[in-house]
This record gives sequence, C-alpha cells and structure tokens, in this order.
Amino acid sequence: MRATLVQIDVDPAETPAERRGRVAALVRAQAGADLVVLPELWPVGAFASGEFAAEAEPVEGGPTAEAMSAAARDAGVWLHAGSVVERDPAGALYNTSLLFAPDGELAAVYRKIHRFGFDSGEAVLMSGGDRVVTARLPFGVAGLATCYDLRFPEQFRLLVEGGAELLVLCAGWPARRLAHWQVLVRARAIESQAYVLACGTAGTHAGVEQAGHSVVVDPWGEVLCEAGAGEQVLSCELDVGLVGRTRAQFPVLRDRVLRG
Ligand SMILES: NC(=O)CCC(=O)C(=O)O
Repeated sequence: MRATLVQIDVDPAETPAERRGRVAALVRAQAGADLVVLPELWPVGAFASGEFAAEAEPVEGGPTAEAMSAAARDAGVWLHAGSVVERDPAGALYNTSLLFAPDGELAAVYRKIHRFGFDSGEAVLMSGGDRVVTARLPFGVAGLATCYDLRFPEQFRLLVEGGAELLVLCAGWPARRLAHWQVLVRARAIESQAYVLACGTAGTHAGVEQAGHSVVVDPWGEVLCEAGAGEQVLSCELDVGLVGRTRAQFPVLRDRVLRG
C-alpha cells in the first residue's frame, strides 16, 4: 500500500480557514495513495495554546471535519486528518484525531491521552482521552497516537495487543527535541514490530520552531522515507505483510513475561 504524509507548514500569517482550504487541496492532489496522514493540530498549531479556545470545533459538523471528509471523498483515500481542538457538547476541549474512509465517512476518533505542557498549555487547557483506538483498514489495522504519546511505550503495547500493524502518529514536535523524535519513532517500531507513520509540522508558530522530519519506519526499525524540515509531501510503499513475517521470524512479542 502507498502511504503519503503531508508535513504542513503552520505559518501564523495564514488563518486556520485559509490553511484548511490549502490543506484540502493538498489532500485532493494525493488521489492514488491508500492512506494520507496529516499532522497534529495543523489548523491552529500545536503550541498556539492561546488560540485553542477560539478555534475549538465539534467533531460532527466542525469546519475541519467537513473539509477533510470532502477531501478524502474527492481523492478516494483513507485520510488520517491529523488532530483538531475539539469542543465537546459539555464545553471540554480535547486534542482529537479524525480518520476518514474514502467515502468521506468518519471511521475513527482518537482523543490524545497524554497531554503535553506539564503545568501549562495543552496540559491545563485540554482534557485527556481515556481509551486507545485501533481501526481496521482494508490494508491493515491502524493504531492511533498523537505526538507526546510517543514517549509512553505502554500505549503502543496496548495498540499492538489490539492488533495494530500500522502505528499512525500525528505530531507537532519541536526542532529542539528532533533527536528524541528520531530515536523514539524507531524504538516504537522495533518494540512493536510494526510500521510507524509519524507526520509532524514544519515552520514556526507561537515562537516554537517545528522539527518536520516526518518519517515512515518499517517493523525492523529501518527508515523507509524521511522528510526535511520544510513543508513536504512524503510518500512510500509499505508491505503490511512484513509485520506478520517479522513477528513470526523474530518472535519477541511472544516472549513477553510481564503483562499488565
Ligand atoms: N505536541 C506535543 O505533544 C509535543 C510533545 C513534545 O514536544 C515532546 O514530547 O518533546
């Protein structure tokens, strides 16, 4: 299957509405891909916490969900539309990822479990999700995660136990911790014996330079393709059968002793 990661430049000179239009056109241009992946909070910027409340939107009928559903349908692709600031009916905010099927139907919703910021930003403004999410796609089972989740291997172990073969991570990872990103995406792939598709943002917003370097890692931990720092469309071919073959030939997951 062909995976395409769209590493978006979150430029504060562009409004969220302008960016939605531009990103929808980018997604439409990816017809022929099986799965297209966008980054974390690209409409507003993962570090632009001062804008979160004003840009919050519902999942059902929200402007990003509507635009991405239409773009997925027009392109005929599975679309992991990255995440949005979700406002639920009770008024709580979540960092919520949306997965659309090629007919534009919402196929999965994942609320980021681990909120970043310690005592500020997302960590205080948003509520955390309380469940891991997998979704069965025609070409494999996807496990969803978002940015800071990458530092919590126990979440990825639960995704593997849920059948995940493709670990799809949207992110807004800062340039100053690029080295952590590059190690952790490979670690999650190696320990899970799964593909990791990790899509980050480019540019600088809220004073935080973004790392870019979106990447696809195979179940052996080999980097299949990796972006640079700027806005980029990154595509590569994945052999999802390699997940099962890797797990059968080198059965580390079978040898686990300690289970929660
Ligand atoms: N948006 C995020 O979750 C940022 C995570 C991060 O900067 C880190 O883990 O380091």
